[in-house]
Amino acid sequence: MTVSEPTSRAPRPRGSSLAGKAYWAMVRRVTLIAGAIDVGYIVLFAGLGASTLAWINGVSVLLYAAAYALIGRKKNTLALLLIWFEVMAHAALGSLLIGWDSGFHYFLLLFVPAIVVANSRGLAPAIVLGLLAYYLGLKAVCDAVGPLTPLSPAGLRTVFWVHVCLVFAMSASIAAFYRRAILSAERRLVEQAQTDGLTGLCNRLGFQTQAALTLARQPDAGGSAAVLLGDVDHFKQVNDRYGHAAGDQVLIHVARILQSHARQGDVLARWGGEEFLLLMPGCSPEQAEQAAERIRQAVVASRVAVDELELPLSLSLGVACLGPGESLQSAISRADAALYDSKRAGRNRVSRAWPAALPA
Ligand SMILES: Nc1nc2c(ncn2[C@@H]2O[C@H](COP(=O)(O)OP(=O)(O)OP(=O)(O)O)[C@@H](O)[C@H]2O)c(=O)[nH]1
Repeated sequence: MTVSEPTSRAPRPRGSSLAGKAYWAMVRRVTLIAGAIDVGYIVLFAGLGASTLAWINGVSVLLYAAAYALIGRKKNTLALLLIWFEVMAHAALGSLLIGWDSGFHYFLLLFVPAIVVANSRGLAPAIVLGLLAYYLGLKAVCDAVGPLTPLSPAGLRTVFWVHVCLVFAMSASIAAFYRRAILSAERRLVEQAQTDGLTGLCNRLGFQTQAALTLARQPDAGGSAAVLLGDVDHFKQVNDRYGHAAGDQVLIHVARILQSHARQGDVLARWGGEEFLLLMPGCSPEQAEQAAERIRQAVVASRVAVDELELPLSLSLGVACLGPGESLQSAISRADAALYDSKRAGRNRVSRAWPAALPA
């Protein structure tokens, strides 16, 4: 069934999750992974006889552990500063100790996409330029002073390739995270664009999308699918007498009743102000009429509590069955005409509009 739980208030518009919870969960995971990688580096540098670098990686492990704990306590900015400090200092010390060719500087490049995507205050260009200046400055210093504690050529090659592989793997993971975040934001936007904010049902666009999918799955829909259009009677009076909020409550109430009568595979929507539309695939004319009558009775039997009053309600309905080869739009127009018949005949009733090919 393509219906969702009606809500009593419109969903709050949500922005991109890139700077939200998912982002910080990702940063926290990164601190864990980076800490684990640094443990590996301790072993690597100890094995290569670069004890200073092994100690530096020990400090890095502690810094990542601190950043992990800080994010857990929602001190995100402090954690981020610590991570920045670790990466920048580590890149500088590594490059100075064993040389630019070790590839320590590649880790600085991983900041660029993070700065551009996560920075929302227009500071990204300035921060990226600052990073570039730091990068070029580090290169100039390394060229000027040379490696302070050089490794053997084989050791340097090993460190270089480890760095290259890690930077590739981390770039791919960062890109995968942003891709997931963008896709999920897009999914949320599409969902919001197709949902009625008041009742949580499909809106017109949602109905059209879902109905097209439903009917495409049922190519012989002609004659075996029905549309039911319902309109709350004298709804304007509810608004006028009890206020717009009471009117909203009535709409949510009617949406719930319709929802409870919709079957799996039906498509239910708020079609307009106080109008609801239900597409019932695989439904004979008799079944459609019976369903409409059950809904009408359920609405009449219900009461909406407004200001300590229990308001009676009624619904007028028009039902139409899709004729062979008939478009959904045409069936909806006929259901609309039938609904108009119900209104004209005194409201609180079901009228039907079958195409000529179907039994009258
Ligand atoms: N509270 C509320 N009112 C709405 C909403 N959308 C439309 N309306 C109101 O719905 C009312 C519809 O009034 P009419 O078309 O005259 O229908 P009616 O009073 O139900 O009369 P009949 O359909 O002939 O029985 C208008 O007053 C609209 O302002 C909404 O989201 N919330």
